[in-house]
Amino acid sequence: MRQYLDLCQQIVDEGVWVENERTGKRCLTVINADLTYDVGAGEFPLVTTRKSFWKSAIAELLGYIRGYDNAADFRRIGTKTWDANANNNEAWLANPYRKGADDCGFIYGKIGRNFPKPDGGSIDLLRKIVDDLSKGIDDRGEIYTFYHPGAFHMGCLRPCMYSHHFSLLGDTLYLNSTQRSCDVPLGLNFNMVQVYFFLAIMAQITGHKPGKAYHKIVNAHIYEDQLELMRDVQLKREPMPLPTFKINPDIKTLEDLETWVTTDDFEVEDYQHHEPIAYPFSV
Ligand SMILES: Nc1nc(=O)c2c([nH]1)NC[C@@H]1CN(c3ccc(C(=O)N[C@@H](CCC(=O)O)C(=O)O)cc3)CN21
Ligand SMILES: O=c1ccn([C@H]2C[C@H](O)[C@@H](COP(=O)(O)O)O2)c(=O)[nH]1
Repeated sequence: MRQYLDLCQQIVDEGVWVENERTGKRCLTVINADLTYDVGAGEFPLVTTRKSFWKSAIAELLGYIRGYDNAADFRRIGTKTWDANANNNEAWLANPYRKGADDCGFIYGKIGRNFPKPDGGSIDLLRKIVDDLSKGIDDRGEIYTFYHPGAFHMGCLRPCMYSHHFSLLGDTLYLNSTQRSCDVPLGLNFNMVQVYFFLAIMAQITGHKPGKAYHKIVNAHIYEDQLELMRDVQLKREPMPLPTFKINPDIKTLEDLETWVTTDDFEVEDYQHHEPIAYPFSV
């Protein structure tokens, strides 16, 4: 939590204004941030200086695990986060690859679970990682990536947190996640939860202890219409003690995550937080 607030303060103090053509807004920007979450020690990085809708963040990652490409599927498991990008962005609405209402196109898990091979067919990257880790194998390339520049024109948004690299040291599992672009007030609030959750759930279904998760962010920004709320409201609040995160122990396989698991299989206990803040969202 301190790391998050320090990054927010650093952007306010040292950020540089950058014009963003896609959204038509300016962003106060810093380059490079490294956050670490000790998942083994149960340090769940939930923001306390405003109410965080953590179930929505878990639902989004569950959708990336399942390979969803439709905002209606994301809504059914508990998050509306893809509604705007699927249905309110002019460039995507005019894109011939868009298959109709709620279609997001070739994004995130849809890419990672069906990564196209240049010689035909595709690879399910997550299945391979789960199979390897379950057998105690780390081939130094256990990477769930969504980054495919040759397919950017077929999706509503390029992936932001685009790579999750798992590593085994003995029976402890580690994760390095990389994010190219980060909306710190809105996106990071969710992305921290997702990185923690991804390591915790992968450790559980592959039979290992979770270690640390390392979260690298390249371009970290605050949009111009979010700055006042961040500087004058959220950063004026004192953080509260961190809550704890619990996962249903009956979740044992990738198939469980793909079929019956819902956000009710996860619990946050002792979540103390300040009032919600409604940050503007840029499509
Ligand atoms: N500009 C932008 N920022 C993002 O963070 C972002 C995108 N676009 N596009 C793709 C996804 C969608 N994400 C989103 C979308 C909406 C919220 C959001 O509105 N959050 C509110 C309410 C959440 C809720 O009620 O479920 C919040 O207060 O956190 C957060 C992340 C993250 N990503
Ligand atoms: O998980 C996510 C997804 C998206 N974002 C933010 C980062 C940017 O503000 C926008 C994407 O815009 P680009 O022009 O494609 O960089 O969405 C996030 O923070 N976390």
